Amino acid sequence: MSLSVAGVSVRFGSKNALLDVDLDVADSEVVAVLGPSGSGKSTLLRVVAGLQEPSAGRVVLDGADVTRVPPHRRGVGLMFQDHALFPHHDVAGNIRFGNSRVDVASLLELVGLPDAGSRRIDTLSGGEQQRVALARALAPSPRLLMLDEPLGQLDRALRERLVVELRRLFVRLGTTVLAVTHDQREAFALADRVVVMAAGRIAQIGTPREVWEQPASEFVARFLGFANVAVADGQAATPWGPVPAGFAGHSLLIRPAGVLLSPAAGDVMATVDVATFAGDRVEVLLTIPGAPPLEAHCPPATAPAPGDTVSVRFDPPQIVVLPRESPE
Ligand SMILES: Nc1ncnc2c1ncn2[C@@H]1O[C@H](COP(=O)(O)OP(=O)(O)OP(=O)(O)O)[C@@H](O)[C@H]1O
Repeated sequence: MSLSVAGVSVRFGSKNALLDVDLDVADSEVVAVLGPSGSGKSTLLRVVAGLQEPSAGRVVLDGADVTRVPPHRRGVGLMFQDHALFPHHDVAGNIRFGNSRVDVASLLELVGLPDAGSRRIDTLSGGEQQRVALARALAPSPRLLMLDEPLGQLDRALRERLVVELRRLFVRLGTTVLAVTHDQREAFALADRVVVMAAGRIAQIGTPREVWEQPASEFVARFLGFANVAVADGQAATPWGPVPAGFAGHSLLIRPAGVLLSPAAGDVMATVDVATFAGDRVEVLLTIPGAPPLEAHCPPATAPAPGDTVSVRFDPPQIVVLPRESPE
């Protein structure tokens, strides 16, 4: 099922939870909505599901305007963060709830819990409950499935495993998916495209790689966790030292892997504040007098230690020019 959200706004009193949002999702596409708390992710999902009436705009499913169609007639499935399972009922009863004619056994097979039908919900682990909730959301065979923080409460290892399984499942079923998450790794692993929201608007839409490689704004770069964001002045000077002349006057993201450190003296000297081992790299936080902290990623074999003094230079291919923020 294809989805088109056109010019959707939602107002709560004087506040815009969504403002003029346009989003097109193709049939069988998996789209993840990312953004800080309060940016409007859940509101967008609720509008598509029909649980929240928009103040303006339209929701179109497979070419039909459903803006005024009640939720149960939209043919969409919803899975919420808190699972909303009945703890004292068994797994099969939960999946059958509201879907009396479904094939519980094949749904349980699908989510990898083939023998769990007679178990009580409150005897299942968090990850198992998540799978039951997914089986229940899939029970009516929705052509558009909406997930609100589908793996929200699980530990990281389980999430990383489940997200791969989810992606495989959606590809196999050909379900169109709109998923809300605040975890960018989850969004990147799950989705064909990601939508980054900021204060009720869409800040960027693109494939995970596009968004990662070319954030559309300083906001998106910072949201993705990049701290080395600054403007180079007319002489191509940043708070952390010079960059090549071609970057003069631009807002820049300097990727941490492009911050090159050397024990030899250089034009810009920094002190290592923190060095965190992260497996294939060491994440280093540097202090340069008068500048905000600078982040560097170093190969473990050559990484400096806290208290070391190092010289800093930048690898030009790792410098990204950020478009200017559009004025409000
Ligand atoms: N029923 C409501 N009444 C008033 N304000 C609301 C209502 N629902 C949401 N809001 C406000 O609208 C904004 C967007 O909320 P929304 O729940 O969509 O954000 P979110 O991005 O999903 O946040 P989170 O990640 O914290 O769940 C917030 O400022 C929120 O306080």
